[in-house]
Amino acid sequence: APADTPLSRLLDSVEQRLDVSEQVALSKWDSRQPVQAPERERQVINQAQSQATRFGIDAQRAGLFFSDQIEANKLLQYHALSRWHAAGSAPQTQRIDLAKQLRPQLDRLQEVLLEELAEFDRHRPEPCTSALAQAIEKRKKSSERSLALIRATAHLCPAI
Ligand SMILES: O=C(O)C(=O)C[C@]1(C(=O)O)C=C[C@@H](O)C=C1
Repeated sequence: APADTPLSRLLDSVEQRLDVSEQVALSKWDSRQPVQAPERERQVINQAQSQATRFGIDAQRAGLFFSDQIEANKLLQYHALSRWHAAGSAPQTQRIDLAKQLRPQLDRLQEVLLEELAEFDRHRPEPCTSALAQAIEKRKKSSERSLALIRATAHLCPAI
C-alpha cells in the first residue's frame, strides 16, 4: 500500500470525488440535462472560496483547486455518457438523486478536500511535480481515471 502521506490522503479524497461522477452522469442521462451546470459550478467555487480561510488556504487557490475538480469530474461524465450512447443504454443500476443526495455528498467532500489541501500545502513534497506524477502513476488506474486525476491536480504544485 502506498505510504500514508498528505499527498496520498489528498489523492484518495480527489478520487472519492471522482467516484461520484458516474452517478452524476446517470442522473444527467435520465434527465437529459447537459453535463455542464454553470450555476452549480459557481456555487461550488464560491463555497470553496468562502470556506478556504477557515482552513488556512488562500481563497484563490481553493477556487482554482475546485475548478480543477469540476473539470476532472466533467471529463469522466463525458466519458461515461459516450460509452452509454455507443452502447445505446446506460446501466440499470439504482439511481441517486442529484439535488437531494449527490450534490450534498459533494458538499461534504469539499470540507475534507480543503482540510487535506491545507495539509498538503504545509508538507509539500519536493520536487512537487515529479512526486505528484509518480503518485498518480503508482495508482495504476484505468487510462480515463489517470487522465482525470492529472486534470484534477493540474494546479496542485507550483508552476515550473
Ligand atoms: O452538480 C453537477 O451537476 C455536476 O455535474 C457536478 C459538478 C462538480 O464537479 O461539482 C460538475 C459539473 C457541473 O458543471 C457542475 C458541478
